[in-house]
Amino acid sequence: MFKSILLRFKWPILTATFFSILGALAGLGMLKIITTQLAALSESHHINWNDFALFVSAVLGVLLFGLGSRYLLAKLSAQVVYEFRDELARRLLCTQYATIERLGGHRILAAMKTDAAKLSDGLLIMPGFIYSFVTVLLCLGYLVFLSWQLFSVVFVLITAIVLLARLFLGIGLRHYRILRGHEDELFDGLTTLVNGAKELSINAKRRKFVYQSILLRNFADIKERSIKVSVLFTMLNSMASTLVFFVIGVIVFGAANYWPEISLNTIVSFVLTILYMINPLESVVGSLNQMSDFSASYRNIENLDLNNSSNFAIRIQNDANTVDIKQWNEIKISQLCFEYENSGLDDYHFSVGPITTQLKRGEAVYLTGGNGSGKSTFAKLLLGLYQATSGTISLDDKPIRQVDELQSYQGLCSAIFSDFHLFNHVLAPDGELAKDEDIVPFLQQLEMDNKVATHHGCFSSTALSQGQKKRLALVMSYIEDCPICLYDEWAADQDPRFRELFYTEIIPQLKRQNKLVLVITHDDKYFELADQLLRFESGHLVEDIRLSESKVNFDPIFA
Ligand SMILES: Nc1ncnc2c1ncn2[C@@H]1O[C@H](COP(=O)(O)OP(=O)(O)OP(=O)(O)O)[C@@H](O)[C@H]1O
Repeated sequence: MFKSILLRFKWPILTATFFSILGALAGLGMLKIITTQLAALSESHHINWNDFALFVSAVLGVLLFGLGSRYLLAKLSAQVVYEFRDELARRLLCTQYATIERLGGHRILAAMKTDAAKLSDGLLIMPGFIYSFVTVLLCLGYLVFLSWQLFSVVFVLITAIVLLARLFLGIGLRHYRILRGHEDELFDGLTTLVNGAKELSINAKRRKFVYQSILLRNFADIKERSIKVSVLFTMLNSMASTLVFFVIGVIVFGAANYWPEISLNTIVSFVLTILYMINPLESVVGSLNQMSDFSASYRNIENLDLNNSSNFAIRIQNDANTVDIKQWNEIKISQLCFEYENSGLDDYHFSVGPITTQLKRGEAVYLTGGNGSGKSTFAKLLLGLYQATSGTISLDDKPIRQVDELQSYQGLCSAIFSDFHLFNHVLAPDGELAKDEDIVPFLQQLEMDNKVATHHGCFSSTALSQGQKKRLALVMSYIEDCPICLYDEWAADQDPRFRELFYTEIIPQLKRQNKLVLVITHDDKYFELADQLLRFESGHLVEDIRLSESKVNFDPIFA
């Protein structure tokens, strides 16, 4: 993902690198003029105004080319960070729900917060890094030009620094990867702390266990690793700068003994160039630390195995634009099977199916069965959240197979899962924010108008009881106006009056609108109101009953 983004920006990168080269050349020119002037001082104390003008031009060159290159690279970094975030969001939106579920929310959140931030930081140090790197390379070139004998000493020592840096980098990277694993655990622990706040507040033993055995252990691991990583890079940094002074010493002492033919002027130029190189060299070595962080985060994001974003256009398209499947009468399910990759226990994989049945539009289908019998799994399979291992789902006789068909099919569905997320914006069928005047009647009918107001299609608050949140989710489902509605234990959190209202008025009303209403329920008191009853046991459909057609006709007060 990252390489493709960088490749697209190769011209700005090359231009900025060219500017860096010009800046570094101007810097070397400035050095050359200073050393020439130093040599001239021994003969005359008069200022050569031409040389001075050249010197000022060189200083201006350093300033302007340096600024130009950093400006270009900083702009580029910001753009690459933007594109990277966009690409990550697109990938996440294109990734199947089953993959997200398998990866685990805490890992994705940690990657989005920690890794994306580190990648951005890494990109933002790029301008400085590239500029410094180019300067160091040109300085080295200039040192060869000044004296290859002295450079050979520098070369040996620099090779030693590079080998040492590689060794340290390898160790550092290994520690970084382990550190990232601990950071994922930290995220998981902190999420538990927030999500389990109620339980932890009243249970001192659990509080102690979570704090001591999970959090503290994790904090200690992170501390230990972080110390190792920062000691490694601090050592590398200070060794690099100390070695530079060692190099200068070796040159000054060695030149007198071994290369008496090398002039003082050359030695002074050599030493000045090395001194000039220290800052960029330190910056390059310092950046290596962040680069390791960058590279560990990059691998971590790539390892998440999110889908590539090539079908993003399809994913964000309105269903009406893809395949027209407005006219249909029933969903035909044939030999549908699914198996979880991992059900928690290593040797146990829960599976559903094979399931064969028909679900008719304009009817209420109740899905029932004991806890863990596979009702919700079947519902997710039916809505295309899980990919069937075999079998087909067809609208009338048209199987749903292609991505765009699935997209259109999912566009027909509106669902409230038992662990639903309540968005605060209400969308109309056209995908735009719904009009307040369309929302208010439903709020009134579900007795939520005294709790929540709407403003430009958004709820004023979602800090509500679970039952109230479900009513708002139902308001949204009504406004979305989809022909297939799935409600997973919606009534479980409702008071008896609303539960009754749900089964006897809301569902019949939806049926009258020719919708297929799928209701996952344990409320056997209302089973007789279903048109079809599907009973699950250990992932198998053990009963598929079409109930009597002579239904009670309730008065539509929820119109
Ligand atoms: N994300 C998952 N990964 C692996 N296995 C899972 C996952 N979710 C559920 N399962 C397995 O599927 C089984 C059925 O779960 P499902 O949620 O479909 O049951 P259910 O009939 O809806 O139960 P309940 O009435 O308790 O909501 C579980 O017992 C579990 O073994």
